[in-house]
This record gives sequence, C-alpha cells and structure tokens, in this order.
Amino acid sequence: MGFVSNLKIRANTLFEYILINHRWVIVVFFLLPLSFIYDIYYNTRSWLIFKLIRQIPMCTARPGWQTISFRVPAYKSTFNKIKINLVDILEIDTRKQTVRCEPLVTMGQLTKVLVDLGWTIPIVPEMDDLTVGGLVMGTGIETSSHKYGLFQHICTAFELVLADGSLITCNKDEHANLFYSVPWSYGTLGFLTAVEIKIMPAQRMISTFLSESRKESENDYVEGIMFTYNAGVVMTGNMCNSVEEGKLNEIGKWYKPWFFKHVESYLKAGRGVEYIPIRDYYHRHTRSIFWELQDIIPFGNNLLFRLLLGWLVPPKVSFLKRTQGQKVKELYENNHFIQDMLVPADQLKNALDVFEKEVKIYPMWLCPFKLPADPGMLRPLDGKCSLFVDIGTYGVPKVDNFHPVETTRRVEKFVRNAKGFQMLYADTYMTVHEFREMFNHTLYDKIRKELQCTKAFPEVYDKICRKARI
Ligand SMILES: NC(=O)C1=CN([C@@H]2O[C@H](COP(=O)(O)OP(=O)(O)OC[C@H]3O[C@@H](n4cnc5c(N)ncnc54)[C@H](OP(=O)(O)O)[C@@H]3O)[C@@H](O)[C@H]2O)C=CC1
Ligand SMILES: CC(C)=CCC[C@@H](C)[C@H]1CC[C@@]2(C)C3=C(CC[C@]12C)[C@@]1(C)CC[C@H](O)C(C)(C)[C@@H]1CC3
Repeated sequence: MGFVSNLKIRANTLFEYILINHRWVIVVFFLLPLSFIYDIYYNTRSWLIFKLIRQIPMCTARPGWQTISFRVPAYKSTFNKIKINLVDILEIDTRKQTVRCEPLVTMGQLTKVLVDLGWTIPIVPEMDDLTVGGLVMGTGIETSSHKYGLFQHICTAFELVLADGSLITCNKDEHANLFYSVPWSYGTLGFLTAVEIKIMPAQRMISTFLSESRKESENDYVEGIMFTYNAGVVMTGNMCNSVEEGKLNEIGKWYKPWFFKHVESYLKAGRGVEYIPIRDYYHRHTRSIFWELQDIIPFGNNLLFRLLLGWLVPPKVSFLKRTQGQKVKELYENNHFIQDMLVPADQLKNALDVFEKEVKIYPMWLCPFKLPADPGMLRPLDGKCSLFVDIGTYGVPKVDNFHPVETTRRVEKFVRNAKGFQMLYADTYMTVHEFREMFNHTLYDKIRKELQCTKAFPEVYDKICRKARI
C-alpha cells in the first residue's frame, strides 16, 4: 500500500491510482530511462561543443539579410552564431557628455531619443537602420566628419566579450591597443556588448548654405553632390535655434521631393540658404536611399506618389534584400556599382577623373572627413592628421566597358596607390596581399595573437572578401 493512502487522497483514474499508490512504476519504467537519456543528451552536447564547436569560428547571429550591405555573408551558415540581442540605450550622462548603448541600437533610435532631450552625437551616419555595433566594427561617416573624424573617433570606450569569455572595457587609457584595434575589425577580436559615445548639445535646426565654396573650419556639416563631371552642389550647414522667416524647409515630410532632387534644383537656382529640422537633416538621404530608390520605384519622386504613399517610403533595406531573388541580384551584380572610396583630399581631382573614366555614375556623393593619426587599421600616409574625402558612387555605370570585377579592381588599385581606403560594406576584389597593403595590420595582428583569436574568429579579410559573401 502506498504511503499516500493514509492521506486519504482519492484516485480518479488508473494513472492517478498508480501515481499515488505505486509511484515506483512511473519512476522505474519512465523517469529512470528518461533521466538516463537526458544526461546522455546533455553530456554529448557538452562534449561536442567543447571538442568540435570550439574549433569552429564564431560570428554574431544577426541574419545576413538584415545587414546594411549589398550581400549576405556566406559564413553565417557555417560559423558558430552567437546571439547578441542587445538593443537598448543604457545611459545618457549629460555631465560626462556621453551615451552608453548596446550594439544593436540604430541611428534612427539614437537620434530620436537624444534630439528629444536636446542632445546629439557628433556624427550621425546616414540611414536610420545602421547599428552602433556595425558602425564601430566597420566604419561610419557623415557630413560632420571633416570636424570629428569617422564614427570610431567619437567613441570613448568599448565593452567586449573576448575569445576566452572574459569581459573587458577598453578606452584610450586602459587596454589602449585593443581600443584602437576594434574599428574595422569586423567582429574578429571579440563581441561588442556596449559602446560609449560622445554627445553634444543639439540645436533644433540646421541651416544649410548651398554654394560653390566651402570653409571647413567654420561649418558643422559639409557635403557635396556632383550631378555631372563638371557640375555639383556644395552644402555647408550649421546648427542654429532660430529660423529666418519663409526659409524653413521640412525636407523629411513625406510629400517633399527627394533630397538629392531638391539639391539638384540649386544647379539652376544658384546660391541659397534654408533651415532644416535637425532630424530631417540627419536622415535626409533615407527616404530615397541616397538615389538607389529611383531604380526600384522609378515614379517614387512623382508628386502624386509622394502625396499618396510617400509616408510609407522607404522600404526597409533588409526587406528589399530578403526579397530580391537571384535574377535581381545578378542584375545588380553585373550592371550596378556601389562603392565608397576614401581618398586623401589632394587626390580628389585624380579620383574624380578615374571615376568618370571607369563608371561615370552621377549623382556622386562627396563627404570630407578628418583622419586623426591614431594607431589601428587606418593610418594617414605621413603619420599626421589629414583631410580625406569619401567618394560615394551608387548606381548604373554609363560607360561601355564596365566589368564588375575588372573595373572595381582598377578603381581599388588607384585607391591603394593614392594611399586611400575602401569601405568594406561594399564588394571588394582585392587579394589578401593587396588588402594588407591598404590597411595597416601591425597592431591588429599583435592583438589577435595576444587575445588568442586565431581559432575563435576569422581574420577581417576572410569576412569581407568577395568569396565570403553571397
Ligand atoms: N554613412 C555610413 O557611414 C554608412 C555605413 N555603412 C556600412 O554599413 C555597415 C553597418 O551596417 P550594419 O547593418 O549596422 O552592421 P552589420 O550587421 O553589417 O555588421 C558589420 C560588421 O560588424 C560586426 N558586428 C556587428 N555587431 C557586432 C557585435 N556586437 N560584436 C562583434 N561584431 C559585431 C559584424 O560581425 P558579424 O559578421 O559577425 O555579424 C560585421 O562584420 C558598416 O560596415 C558601415 O561601414 C553603410 C551605409 C552608410
Ligand atoms: C558611406 C555611405 C554614405 C554609404 C551609403 C551606402 C548605401 C548607398 C548602400 C548601403 C547598402 C546598399 C548597398 C544596398 C542597396 C543600395 C545601396 C546601399 C543602400 C540595395 C538597396 C540596392 C538594391 C538591391 O537589390 C539590394 C536590396 C540588395 C541593396 C541592399 C543594400
């Protein structure tokens, strides 16, 4: 008789009767074998993880189609994917003038929270969905970069989980070598868990002054768009709080013309000043995805379309990517050129000639930036802080002899010889040797050895080369 019968519990079913009066039946025939199988499963899993998976390099589990680049990383299907679903802004310290945020915080999310509180980050890379993690591990640039440098130069600390599982915080004073090696390392030194970024007070408007001349030291923002080889518009902007009567232009409103089309109208109109709300300015190229949306929705800038559906635009880059299919992909591969090349300012004229000869794509984006002489992957040639220009070409080449690989390789060669750099979200056809010639690996190699990254993470080249992307 089962001991529970003394408690006068009535069994309603046979199963309950056995459970109450003869529990050993369940335990011996079911629970013991189940416990045995459970232990075998977890022990085998643990053994496998330790022996095999630890030999497989790691990457983040963020799906390839979500990333802001043309391709999907091939390694996402073979590497050990580590979930880093950290999506929040952690702390805004107005006394220290910093914001601490997690790697999946996006630019759109960050500017919304900060600007509402009267703050901003000095460089807000264009496109709402760019993430802090991607911008730190890759790079970020905007029209205030002539003053503040690249995205990495406004970051004051990185918090990472290293290959051995330890958590480390690095900045200019503590673990400085690691701090300078993280930018452009594409997740090959550790997993980023938090970033501290400088903030500064934001004023509500930006007055943009569209003219042919530019005075870098006096302007908060400088941007150029070339519409032909000979004609372009230079925009300089400053933050301000008041608006001149009749000069407010809320370019972010859904019914407004696409920004680059609006800028183009200044080719005829000549100089002009206008006042733009700060977030509208930051995300001015978002609605038209620079000028890429015109190839996808040819009537997207038509007034009727803007009035009716403009509020839904743009589609998410990640959704476009997810749904493009093989044929569209091939079409883009063979007839489209998407590159950002960073060249020393004194090479700008030569670079414009090369782009005119090789691709003839307009509009062309020009964004000056300052490159401090910090240690790391990017080193200005003479070891002094110098001015560079990002030349952004996105579109269909208008030359007869365009060949996706050969043309890109010729442009890459020019950039290497000019001591410039290629942005690595785009296709790169450089060999590993050419890549190491463009990017200084001295500190990177040292840190990888020190942190025992060899088995845990691949090298940058193996994540960004053409072979690693589908
Ligand atoms: N205005 C601008 O400056 C623009 C910049 N870009 C480019 O877009 C890219 C950013 O796109 P986004 O979609 O945000 O980022 P991605 O998801 O493309 O990530 C870029 C790289 O950063 C690594 N990475 C991201 N988060 C972490 C983390 N927490 N720990 C370790 N590694 C991490 C990724 O590693 P893994 O492969 O393992 O996931 C990947 O190699 C940048 O490379 C930038 O240069 C694009 C448009 C405009
Ligand atoms: C430094 C700066 C300002 C870079 C801007 C880069 C953008 C113009 C690039 C980044 C991602 C990008 C390559 C992308 C595309 C166009 C150019 C983009 C937006 C598109 C939308 C073109 C159409 C394609 O079918 C597809 C959807 C895959 C891609 C996605 C990524």
